[in-house]
Amino acid sequence: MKTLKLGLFENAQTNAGGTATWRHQDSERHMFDTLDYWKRVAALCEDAKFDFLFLADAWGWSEVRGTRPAIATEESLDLPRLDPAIVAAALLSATSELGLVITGSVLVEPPYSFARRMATLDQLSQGRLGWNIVTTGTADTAVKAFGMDMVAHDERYAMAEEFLEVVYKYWEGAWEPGALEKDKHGRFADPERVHLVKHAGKYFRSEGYGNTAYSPQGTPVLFQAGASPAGRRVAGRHGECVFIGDGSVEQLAGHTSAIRAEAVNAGRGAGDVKIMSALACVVGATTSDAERRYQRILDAQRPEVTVASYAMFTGIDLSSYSHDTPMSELSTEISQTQLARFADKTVGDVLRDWHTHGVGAKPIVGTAEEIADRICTLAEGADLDGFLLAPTVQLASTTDFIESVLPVLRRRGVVATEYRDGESLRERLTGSARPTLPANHPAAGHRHGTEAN
Ligand SMILES: Cc1cc2nc3c(=O)[nH]c(=O)nc-3n(C[C@H](O)[C@H](OP(=O)(O)O)[C@H](O)CO)c2cc1C
Repeated sequence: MKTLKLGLFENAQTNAGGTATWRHQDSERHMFDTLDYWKRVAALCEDAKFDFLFLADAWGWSEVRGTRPAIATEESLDLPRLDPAIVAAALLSATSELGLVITGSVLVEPPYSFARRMATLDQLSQGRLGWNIVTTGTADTAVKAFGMDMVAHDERYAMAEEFLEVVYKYWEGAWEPGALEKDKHGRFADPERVHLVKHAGKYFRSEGYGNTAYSPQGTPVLFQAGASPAGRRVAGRHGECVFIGDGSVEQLAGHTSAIRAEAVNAGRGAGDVKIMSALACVVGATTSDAERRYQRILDAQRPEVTVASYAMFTGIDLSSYSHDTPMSELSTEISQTQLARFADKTVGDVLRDWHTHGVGAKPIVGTAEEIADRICTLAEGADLDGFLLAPTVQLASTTDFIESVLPVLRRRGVVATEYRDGESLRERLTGSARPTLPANHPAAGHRHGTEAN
């Protein structure tokens, strides 16, 4: 079996993924707006040799029938949150090995400023940065805050393709690697290796020199998560690591083969895309102890959050439909993953269950051995390259996993015990022989000079 990659799925806000577990006695997530919280999260991950800390993100908020429900504020379903790029920056000096993967939207800011911010983080982290490419869940509300018109779902992915082309031009084609000489007896940089970038497209125009020189990875490691058909195509063409939601072996196997097929369609190799599934688990000394712990997590939540929470991800007001309405009759221009996954359910089913797991599936509940068994079955049966641990109650869930399940996985030889395979996030995560993207990736086509391949 492959050596599994591990990341921690986090959000810079009190709740995660549509559930509201912040009231749980062990939850410390209400301290998300303190640096100390994040330093403790990062230390846990690095001490456990996790490959990366992943920060999801959105800009918008929940709205039902045009207004933001009071319960969204009472339960902090959507707001407030922090900026993941700044959280990552704050963790640079507190970490030395851990990858930092942050979610960034292609919808709400120009590629030029985004390119500088990400290259700065890759430079200062010495090549540990990843970017989760999103077209913006909560787009329907986020666009209002940015004074923009709404952009339909698939058009946002068309924008993503062009946004990627522009940032590739700045990351890979503006400053050649080695352009900087920093020679006090000579010159600081070679003007022959600095290039003017020009882009005039349907969504973006930019003409200029890169603010930042070539960073250790050139382009941050590219993550993608949207599981809609349009999202899948972007994953196949650009994604190096694709994050899929949790589910049965059969469901996950279907996702992984579809994503690998998209990569092959795009002229890449099926193995060029590493695929990681969300993993939520509740571990106990015995199966019944784990079930009791899980029940306490459910008891800490309020089912009343469901309508507001689901509307944040999809813009759909479930309360306006009769319970027997098939979910397959509904549509969304927001997160199509969070609608498609309920294709065989009714509105009543989602109203009943959503608050327990939100965007995730039912956690794996059991002893460390039982959870490790399930992890190995999923990884082998669905051709997975790793898992993104989605804690149910933070930091307790992460601590439980590290103290109980990780040792079992290590004893079975399925996860690494040390950081190895190079210095950069890309080398470690993808097995690349170099910190920069391979020649068969579309970004490489924007390089100049000797680095062009
Ligand atoms: C496991 C996981 C995590 C995701 N995390 C985010 C996120 O943090 N922010 C976001 O805007 N969109 C996230 N998405 C993508 C959304 O579902 C959605 O893509 P799609 O499902 O419609 O293709 C886009 O936001 C739409 O603009 C995630 C998708 C999955 C499957």
